[in-house]
Amino acid sequence: MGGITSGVGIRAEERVPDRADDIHQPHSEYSSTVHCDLSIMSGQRKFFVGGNWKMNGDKASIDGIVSFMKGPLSPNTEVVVGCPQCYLMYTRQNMPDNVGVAAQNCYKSAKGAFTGEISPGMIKDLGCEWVILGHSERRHVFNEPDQLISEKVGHALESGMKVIPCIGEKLDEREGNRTEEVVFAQMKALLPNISDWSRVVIAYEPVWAIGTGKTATPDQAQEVHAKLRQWLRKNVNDQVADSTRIIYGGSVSPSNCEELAKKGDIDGFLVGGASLKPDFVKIINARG
Ligand SMILES: O=C[C@H](O)COP(=O)(O)O
Repeated sequence: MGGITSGVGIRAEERVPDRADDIHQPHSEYSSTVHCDLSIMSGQRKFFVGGNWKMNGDKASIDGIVSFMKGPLSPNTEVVVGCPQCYLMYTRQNMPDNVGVAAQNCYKSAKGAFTGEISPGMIKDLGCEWVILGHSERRHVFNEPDQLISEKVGHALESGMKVIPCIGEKLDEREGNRTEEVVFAQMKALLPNISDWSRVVIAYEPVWAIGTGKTATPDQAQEVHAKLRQWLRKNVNDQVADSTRIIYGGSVSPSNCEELAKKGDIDGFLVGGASLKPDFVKIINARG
């Protein structure tokens, strides 16, 4: 298997096979504004868009987000917002029912002497189903290692939650042609603790693209997503490879989302800054 290219001169990407039922799937009213390459879209995976508010917001600004999240949102997209822990209940109580709510972190145990931490059970108790784990800011600002992230993922799944584990390479790793090695190692660390792939959405977020305005090009993102799907096929099975959503994060915006969404292995987005603004709805509706 060849390495992932570091920058310009991306070689031809490996695509999932064409599917006749993809071409003939019904279109919503949103489809008229989005020109997708249907020949490479998978009909098996529902488009997924998460908004990660990070450490932003207060009750007043959440009220504003709730207003624009009334949409209309494409029924073809699963939508989740990740809010600060202290606003989980407020957000769940106010957000429309068709929008899931995620915590941005949780611990690997159900309870105990872990000051400052929260458990998956507590998140569920507030009516929230999702948790984002291993975000690059957890990995690189708070020094969370692969093993801890994997254990958190395992415990969250055992607790019945749906999980968005995040992976991605740093700039020096991409420039050193180590992208594939890094993301595969992150996936390998997760694997022993993933008991139910149907409740997992993998977020590929190159660290160099997060909050920088430097989005991976659609070809760069597609190339890594296709490699990750191949990795799932080899290390898990065909069913998991075909059905697991792999979403892209890193400076996704209303202006680049439609081109990214045309790629066959990009099953949605994890959006930071742009999820705080009304145009987030355009990103949610990027594939129609
Ligand atoms: O979780 C989201 C990512 O960190 C992307 O953030 P960003 O869209 O602000 O670049």
